[in-house]
Order: sequence, then structure tokens, then C-alpha cells
Amino acid sequence: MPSDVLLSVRDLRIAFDGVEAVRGLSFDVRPREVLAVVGESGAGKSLTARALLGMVPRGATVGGTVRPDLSAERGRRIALVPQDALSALSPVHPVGDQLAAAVRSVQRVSRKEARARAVAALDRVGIPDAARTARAYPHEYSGGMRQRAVIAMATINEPDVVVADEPTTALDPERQEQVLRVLGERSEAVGAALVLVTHDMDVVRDHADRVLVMYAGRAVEVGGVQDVLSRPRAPYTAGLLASLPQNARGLRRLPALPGTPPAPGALPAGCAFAPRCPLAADPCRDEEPEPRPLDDRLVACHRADDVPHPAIDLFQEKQPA
Ligand SMILES: Nc1ncnc2c1ncn2[C@@H]1O[C@H](COP(=O)(O)OP(=O)(O)OP(=O)(O)O)[C@@H](O)[C@H]1O
Repeated sequence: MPSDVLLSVRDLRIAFDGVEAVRGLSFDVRPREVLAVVGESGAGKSLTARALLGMVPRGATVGGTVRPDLSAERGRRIALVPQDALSALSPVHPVGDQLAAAVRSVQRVSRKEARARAVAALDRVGIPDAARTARAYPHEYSGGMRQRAVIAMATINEPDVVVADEPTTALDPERQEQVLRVLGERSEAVGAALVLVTHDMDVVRDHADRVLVMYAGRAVEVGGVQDVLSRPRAPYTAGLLASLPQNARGLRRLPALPGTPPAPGALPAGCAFAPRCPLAADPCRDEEPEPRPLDDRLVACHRADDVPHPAIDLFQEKQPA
């Protein structure tokens, strides 16, 4: 494995009852980068993120490889920040005790030292009066504080990878921004790569270095955020961007992606996005495109060379003014 690759995912497949929800996904996570995984609901983002941790739901069949397999070193080399902080914290122990226990689960340090590290970790994520607040229980924390505490927990043992699965969904917009900033800062400070699952292109733009755009269990476009967002080569990426309010550019209605993604068991023939794609043509309805290199990125689209610039016009033209 090249030295600039921390995790290598190849041909990942995750199925339930024989129906694949993730369908042959390959990508790398590089050291210290922020890799956003973006796409609409049901694209397979959470399943993919959880596969990195060896935490797929019961009943799932997993194929392909994730190398190295860090699942046995959860909490030490790889850690999760879930959507719902309460699911990551025990309700019956003070938050500081839980962080101290996390330290002592991987390092031989005294209780006093572990405790001091827990308080310092809470302080670093911006928990006010950390020495005192460490003695409080999760239910005594606000939603934003709980999510910060989980970030402190995920980073306290300085892992190589932090996986954050829609970590701010439960928060109001202002807190979302603060928590994402803290998550990025702490991951960077401990030298961890951050895999950030989101459905929000604004979050990708503001917080990620590279982006993996997913649709119907596959990679549509993978590359540097600046490259991909300034000139998307897959119509689906353009559609996600067109849906951002700031890209409405004086239109009276916000352009939106028409239709909804297919369910895993009900994929169309050919490219899964073809029924919603303004550029869909014959090959798109017959043959599923494989990712290929184009402009410093990978794109899985038969029509990538025909995507206009700016690509969001593809969707804006479809809307009545
Ligand atoms: N426990 C499960 N049992 C059966 N099918 C599942 C299960 N978990 C996920 N799936 C299937 O896999 C698909 C992808 O799930 P996943 O949670 O990865 O989507 P996602 O991209 O993270 O979307 P969301 O933003 O809604 O969380 C789901 O739409 C569903 O069809």
C-alpha cells in the first residue's frame, strides 16, 4: 500500500437478504485528510462509514476488503462520532469517568492521570468549566456539549482515523458549524484522518479536503473538493450543488434534483442515476459506468465529457423561472 494511503477500501459490497446496498465501492483514506462522503439518503454512506469500523448492522453480508482492518482496535486506532451522541455515551456514568475509562482501556496510566487527561480533553473541545462539568452525566449536557464530549472521547487516544456519521444532524445550524469546527480541529491536532459523512454540500465545501460522492451504493465522483465543486464532472454532483440556495443565482425557484434515488432492490438498468439525469443517453440506460480518471479525479459517468461548465446549468434550465 502506498505511504500516502491510510485505509484502502476495495470492491466493498454490503447486502441485506442478497440485495446490495453498497455495490462495489473502492476508495482510499489518506493520512490526516478530511474525506467527506456525500450523497442523498439511502446512498450507502453510513454503511460504508461503519464498514471501516467493522460495525455494519446485524444481518448485513460484507464483501470486498478494508485494509488495514482496524475493527479490533476501535477506540484506539479508529473511532466513531455517531449521529446521536447519547448512543455513544452511557447514561449511568459521569462523562469524565467515561473518558477516563477510554484512556485506561488502552494505556496503563493511573486513575488520577486518566482523570486529568479526561478533563483536559473536555476543555479542549470547549466544554466550560471542564473540571466540574466532567462530573456531570450525559443527560445534564446540552446536545452540542454532548456531541463535543463524544468528539473528546473519539480523539482522546489519538487514533489514526475518526469516522463521523452525520455528527451534527440533531443540532441547530449555528451549533452544527461550531461542532464541525471542533471536530476538524481535534482530528487535525491528534493527526487523525477524518471521514465525514454528510448529505450537505456546504459542509463538504467548508470542512473537507477530498470528497467521495455516492449514489445508489456506488462512487459517482471522487476527488479534491476544490476540483470537484468548482467543476463537477458527474451530473449527479452538479445536481447536489444546484440544490444549494446560494447557487440559485437570482432564480425565483431553487433548482432541485428531480425525482428520488432508487431503493437498493429496484435499480434501473444501466446507470442508476439515468432516470433523473438531464444528459442520459443510450449507453447510460444499458451499461453501468465504471469510475475512470478525468481531471485529477475519478468519475463514473458515460457523459462526463459532455457535462457543461458551469454544470449546475444542467438543472437550472429545467426549472421555469
Ligand atoms: N439494517 C438494515 N437492514 C436492511 N437494510 C438496510 C439496513 N441498513 C441500511 N439498509 C439499506 O441500505 C441503504 C443505505 O443505507 P445507509 O444508512 O448507508 O444510507 P445513507 O446514505 O447513510 O442514508 P441516510 O442519510 O438516510 O442515513 C438503505 O436505504 C437501506 O435500503
